[in-house]
Amino acid sequence: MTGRVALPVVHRAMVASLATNIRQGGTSAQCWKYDLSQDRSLGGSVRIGQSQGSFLTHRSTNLLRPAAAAISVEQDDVNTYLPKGDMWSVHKFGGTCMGTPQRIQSVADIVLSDSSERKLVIVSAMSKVTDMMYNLVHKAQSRDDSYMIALEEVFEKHMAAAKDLLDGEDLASFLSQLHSDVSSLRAMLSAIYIAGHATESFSDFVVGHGELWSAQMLSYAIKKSGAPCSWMDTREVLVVKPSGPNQVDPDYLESEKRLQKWFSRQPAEIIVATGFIASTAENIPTTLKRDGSDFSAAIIGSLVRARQVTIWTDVDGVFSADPRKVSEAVILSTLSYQEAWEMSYFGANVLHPRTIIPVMKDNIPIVIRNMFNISAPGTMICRQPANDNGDLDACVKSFATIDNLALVNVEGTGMAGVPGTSSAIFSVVKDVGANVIMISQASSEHSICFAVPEKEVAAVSAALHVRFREALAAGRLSKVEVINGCSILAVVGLRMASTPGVSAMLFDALAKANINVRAIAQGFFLSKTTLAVGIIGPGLIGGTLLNQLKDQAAVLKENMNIDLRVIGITGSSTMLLSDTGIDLTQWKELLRKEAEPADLANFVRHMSDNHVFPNKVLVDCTADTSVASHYYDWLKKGIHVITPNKKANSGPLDRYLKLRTLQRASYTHYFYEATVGAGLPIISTLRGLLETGDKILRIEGIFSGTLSYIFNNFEGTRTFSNVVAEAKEAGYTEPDPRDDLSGTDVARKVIILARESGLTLELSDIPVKSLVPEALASCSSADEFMQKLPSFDEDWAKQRSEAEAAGEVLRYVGVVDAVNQKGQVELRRYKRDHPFAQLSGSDNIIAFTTSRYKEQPLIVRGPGAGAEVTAGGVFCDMLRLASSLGAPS
Ligand SMILES: NC(=O)c1ccc[n+]([C@@H]2O[C@H](COP(=O)([O-])OP(=O)(O)OC[C@H]3O[C@@H](n4cnc5c(N)ncnc54)[C@H](O)[C@@H]3O)[C@@H](O)[C@H]2O)c1
Ligand SMILES: N[C@@H](CCO)C(=O)O
Ligand code: NA
Repeated sequence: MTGRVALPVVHRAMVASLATNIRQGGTSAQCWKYDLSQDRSLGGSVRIGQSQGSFLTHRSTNLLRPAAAAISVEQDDVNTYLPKGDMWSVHKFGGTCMGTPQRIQSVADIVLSDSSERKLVIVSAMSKVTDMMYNLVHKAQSRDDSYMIALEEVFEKHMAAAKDLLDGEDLASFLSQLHSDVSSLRAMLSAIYIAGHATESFSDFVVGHGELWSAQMLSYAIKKSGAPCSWMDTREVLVVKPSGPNQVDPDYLESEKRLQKWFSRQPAEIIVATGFIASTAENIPTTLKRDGSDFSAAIIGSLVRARQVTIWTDVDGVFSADPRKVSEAVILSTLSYQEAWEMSYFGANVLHPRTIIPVMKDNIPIVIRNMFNISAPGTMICRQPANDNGDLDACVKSFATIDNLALVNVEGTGMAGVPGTSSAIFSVVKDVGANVIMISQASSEHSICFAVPEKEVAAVSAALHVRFREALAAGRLSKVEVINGCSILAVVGLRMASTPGVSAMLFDALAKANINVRAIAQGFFLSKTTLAVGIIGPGLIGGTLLNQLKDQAAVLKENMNIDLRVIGITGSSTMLLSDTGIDLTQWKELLRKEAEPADLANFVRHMSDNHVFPNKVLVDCTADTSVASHYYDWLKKGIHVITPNKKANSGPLDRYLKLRTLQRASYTHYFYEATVGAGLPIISTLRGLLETGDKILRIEGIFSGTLSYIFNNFEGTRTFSNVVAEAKEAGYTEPDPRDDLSGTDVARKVIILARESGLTLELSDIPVKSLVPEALASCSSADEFMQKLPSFDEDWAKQRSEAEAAGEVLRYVGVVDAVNQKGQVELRRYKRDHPFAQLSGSDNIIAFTTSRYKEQPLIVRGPGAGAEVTAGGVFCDMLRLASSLGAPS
């Protein structure tokens, strides 16, 4: 009889009696020939023939329960008795999960809460135990008799854990096993001590005890709850053979046979198995070497065709990038096998690539979960993740990096079309034992480039020079070149290969981050435009800017995908550094309490050494000439510069031209809107005119907020010195108000606009009318100047009343005369109805007369000084930068 038959549903209690019937020759079961190979619920691979038909099942739970007692199992027929397929779920718990008796209990609870019909649980040794065991071997073979004390510690540790976790008979039998194991270990170690040497299998024998004990403890802990559970010494089952240094391959056929045999003897619903250990085909204990317990779980998962293998650990899953480097790294919900493979190859801490192989062939998903945060769903690694939604971002799953690499570039025309060159190169590399991480070959076949760890490159290069000495001498090879200091950035995503535009996006991001790509092999920041910010000069403007950043950061992140991270603040005496971002709600306090002595070179190094953020900007909020003299170097380092400081753009012409040339030739930006008219759009308006082909004829205006305020308010009610003090108090003046009163500040702005318009003028080309009384020009400080200023109030009162008598007002104006290629700065008198006479507060007014705006000039007017508007202008430049780096605008 063939085909699907309904097996009788029997309860556990009935199994024995039915089994007895069978043994007694009852006929009920003997005629069954049940082909389960098509039964999905049973995993599709169990075939039961008539000859071995003594077979019972607990249909309600789909348990295939071999009536072991009744059947004598033929080696070749054991196939019958191991159920396989969806009813199995495999769990693996690492050393940390098994670290304490409490944790072992939590592991037991997790296992019990899994409602799968059958569970196979792979465990590592309790944390640190494997190291303790290796140390025993090491001590014994180096004839250090403290191995005995160390062995005692191992014993104590497990005894204490067991006493915490177990009681009664379970505790007694575990302890008796522990005692007996420790005695054999003592004998083994003493043999090693005497020999002064441990063979690999001796060592593996000793080390494997950690897993034997942890598995037994867990199985007792599970049994305590009444669940049927037995423990498995995987050395009885898992057969492996060496496949390379520190690497083994499983013998699936033999392991499966042995598993079936084991299972036929102990068919429990829950099996706790030892991870890491195995045996050779000759039954000699061995281990899975570096692939460890994850590998055990994957192999056993494959042997039983498990529904799923869950690897329990202490993180929520696999991150999209190293969270220490990329703060917006997220836990990936799914990954394909290939993606996980690529990621782990490129250094991400996922799973050892080999771990994935056993489950891949049967499409068994691996789920990585956090045993300390059960509510987190974890990351599922499976064949084809379901949640791919087709957009560009989603097709890139993750980023991984390998640092400290060197590229070796072998180049020459003699390579093209010459078979065997690349195999010759790589056999040389193999001979020196170097590990090739990535290979890329020019399509012209003129060069082969590969990456090896930096510490291995000298040997590789030397060996290549020896091997190719003749080719190099004959010119068939032109060079063997080494490029140190490289990193590989791996961008991983299964659908990348089939999605147009991904590589463009990647290379664009790299270019914007000023990263030079040396080699590419098919194998950034997509989510947010992240900008690391360094603030120099947290005075009035810098401090206000920091507060504005603090208030707006969340909105920018949420609405515009821009993440501005201040990673450094330096004043003239102290500086505050952070790798990931300073808490701006308390920057002042931190700068007071946690700062270190200011050092601009170190500050800049902190910025450029930061590899967490690809885009960096230094914001110079000082009025310092020496700070401004560094912009060129910073841009050269790929650090963007933003400033309200006028010193660089109004400094020596040759330096200015060099700076602008560099800026234009690079992807590094330099913005300085707030240098003229504070937050008013002056520079951007001018650029807009020029870039669209308009021609500047004349720019004329009131460029000083301070002087505007002074003359707007010096109307006979207060003294001149009082009004100056008000302007200073209001934050309109330069740190030294003489820079304003002397006309220098206005002259600087005229120079900035003139140069922006293409004129090549020096500051000294602009004659200024200084309002600083000659006698006060030499005051040693701004304070002294302010103190002495009142003695000149009378002179000023006189000037003002003369103008008033003529129906005029005083205004300090600047002019860029593009037609005659010159600039002017003057104190002029204007009629009361002139637009320049209508201003109030710190207003600036700037009139652009151009080819297009000829009859009526384009006029920009508004407050041209003050903390909020100026910081706002600087902030605006930061967003302009973010936007040119790819942020939405
Ligand atoms: N106040 C305004 O309305 C306004 C408008 C436009 C532009 N600006 C420009 O903004 C800049 C700052 O002006 P402010 O009013 O904030 O001045 P401020 O004196 O209040 O602040 C300057 C800060 O820079 C610090 N500093 C000076 N030299 C330094 C150095 N070498 N390294 C590190 N820190 C240093 C000072 O200690 C101070 O904290 C100036 O260049 C000014 O021209 C100001
Ligand atoms: N001190 C400057 C600040 C703006 O550059 C002014 O008064 O205009
Ligand atoms: Na401006």
